[in-house]
Amino acid sequence: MSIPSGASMHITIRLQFQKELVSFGEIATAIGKAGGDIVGIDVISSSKTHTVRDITVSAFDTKHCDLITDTLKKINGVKVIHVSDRTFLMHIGGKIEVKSKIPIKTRDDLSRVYTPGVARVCTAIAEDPTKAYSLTIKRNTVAVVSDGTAVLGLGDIGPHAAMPVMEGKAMLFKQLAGVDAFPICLDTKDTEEIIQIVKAIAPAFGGINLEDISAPRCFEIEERLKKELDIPVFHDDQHGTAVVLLAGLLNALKIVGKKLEDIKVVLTGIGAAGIACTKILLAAGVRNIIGVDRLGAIHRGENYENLYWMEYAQMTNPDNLSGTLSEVIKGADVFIGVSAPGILTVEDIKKMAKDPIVFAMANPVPEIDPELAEPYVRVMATGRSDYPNQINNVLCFPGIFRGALDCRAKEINEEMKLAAAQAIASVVTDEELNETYIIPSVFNSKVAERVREAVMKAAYRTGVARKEAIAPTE
Ligand SMILES: NC(=O)C1=CN([C@@H]2O[C@H](COP(=O)(O)OP(=O)(O)OC[C@H]3O[C@@H](n4cnc5c(N)ncnc54)[C@H](O)[C@@H]3O)[C@@H](O)[C@H]2O)C=CC1
Ligand SMILES: CC(=O)C(=O)O
Ligand SMILES: [Mg+2]
Repeated sequence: MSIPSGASMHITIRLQFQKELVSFGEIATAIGKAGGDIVGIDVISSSKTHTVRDITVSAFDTKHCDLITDTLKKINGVKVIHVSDRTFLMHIGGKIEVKSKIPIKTRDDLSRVYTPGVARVCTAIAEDPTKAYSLTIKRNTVAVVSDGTAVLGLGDIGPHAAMPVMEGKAMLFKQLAGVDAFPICLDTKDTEEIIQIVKAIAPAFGGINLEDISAPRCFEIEERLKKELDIPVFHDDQHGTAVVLLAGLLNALKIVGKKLEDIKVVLTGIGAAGIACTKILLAAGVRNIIGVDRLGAIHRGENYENLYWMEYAQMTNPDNLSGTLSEVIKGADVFIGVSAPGILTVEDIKKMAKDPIVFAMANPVPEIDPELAEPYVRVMATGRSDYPNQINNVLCFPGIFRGALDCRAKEINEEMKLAAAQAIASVVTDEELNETYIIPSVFNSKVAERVREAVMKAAYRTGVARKEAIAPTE
C-alpha cells in the first residue's frame, strides 16, 4: 500500500523548455492533469529560445511522481534535466552534527580542554563518579538505541536503514527539549548482546531511549536495563506511544461525552506499542479492551506461542470474544491501531458504536486512509504530521526525558508517565477542544515544558529524583 492521498511528497523537477514549441501554461496544465499540485516555481535561467525552471510539485506517492515526470517528458519541446526529492535532499550527509560549546583558540585553551588540564578533571570524576553529571555531557545526553528490527511500520530493515529515523529522533530531542541525543544503531539482534552493549556505553549518558526494537525482545531488553542501570531507560515505542495515546483519548472522550470505564476499545497490533497502550488504558480505568493481532482477537483458552499474549489474554477481553477484527469491532467506541497499513475498513467503522473514535497510528501508513474514514468517524487521529490530530510519541519523549534529566531521576515510573499524559492533554483548553484538535501540535512550545514540570513533580513525589529540589514541589 502506498502513502495515502492527501499525504504529500514534494519533488523538484528541473526542466528546460523551448519557448516556440511550448508555453509554461501548457506545462502547468499537464502537471495539473496528471494530478500534481505546483507549490513552487524558480526560474533558473532564460534565453530568447529556452527557459530552465525548477518546478516543485506535490504528489501522492512515488508512483505518482513518476507519472508526472513521464507526462512532462512526453511534451514536445520539454526536456526534464533532473528530478530531486526534497525529502532525500534533507538527508544528504545525515541530519545532525556535534558542535563544541567553546572554541579552542590558543595553546592555553588546548591545555585546559585537553591534556594536561583535562587530567585533573578526570581524576576528580574518578574520585567521585557523580561529578560526571557536572563535568561531562552526561546530564543532558540521551542515547537513542535501536537494532533496526521494528522501524516505524517498516519492520526489520536493519541498523543502517534505521539511522534516518534515529537521527530524526535526535533532532526532535534537541529542538523540542534541548536534549543532546545520539543515534546508536546496533548490528546485532541478540537480546543479551544488546543489553551488554547498552550497559557498556551508559557512562556517557543520562538516559537511554530504546527505539524500534521489535517485540517481544524489546520487553526483556527494557526490563533488564531498567534493573541493571541507574539512569532512566525508556522504550519510546511502548511508553511514549502509550502516554500520547492516553492524552488523545482523554480529550476525544470529552468530545463524545463518554467515560473511560464505559467504553469498548478494540486495539490492533499486540506488539511493543499495543501492549503498553493497553496497560496504560487499564491503569487509567478502561475496563473493556480487546486486542487483535494477526491470529484475531487475543482470548483466553488459546495456547499462544507468544507468552506476552498469554498474559495479555488474562488482563483484557472481559467477554472473551474470539474472531477477526471485523467481528469483534461491533459496538466498539474506540479503535486504536498500532499494527499495519490498511487493515481497518469503512465497513468495520460502520459497525462501531455512535460517535466512533478512530486512532490509526501505524506509521508511515495508517490502518485506514483518514480521508476514507473521515465521513464515518467523530474523531480521527493518525501518527502522521500531515493530518490533524497527530498522536505520535514525539509529543512525549522530549519532555519526559527533559524532566527526568533535570531532576536526575533514576527511572521513569508509571506516575511520571500518567503525569506526562495529563500534561499533554491539558495543553488543549476546553475552549479549543474540537474534533480536529484533541492533541496539541508538536510545535506547541507548551508541550515539552508542561510535560517536564509534571514529570519532575511526579519524580519528586515518588522518590526517584536524585537532585535536590530547588523549588517546592507538590
Ligand atoms: N504513532 C506513534 O507514535 C507510534 C506508532 N507506532 C506504529 O505502530 C506499529 C507497530 O509498532 P511496534 O509496536 O513498535 O511494532 P511491533 O513489531 O512490536 O508490533 C507490531 C504488531 O502488529 C502486529 N500486526 C502486524 N500486521 C498485523 C495485521 N495485519 N493485523 C493485526 N496485527 C498485525 C504484529 O504481529 C505485531 O504483534 C508501527 O506501524 C509503528 O510505526 C509505533 C510506535 C509509536
Ligand atoms: C513514531 C514511532 O516511534 C514509530 O512509528 O515507531
Ligand atoms: Mg518508534
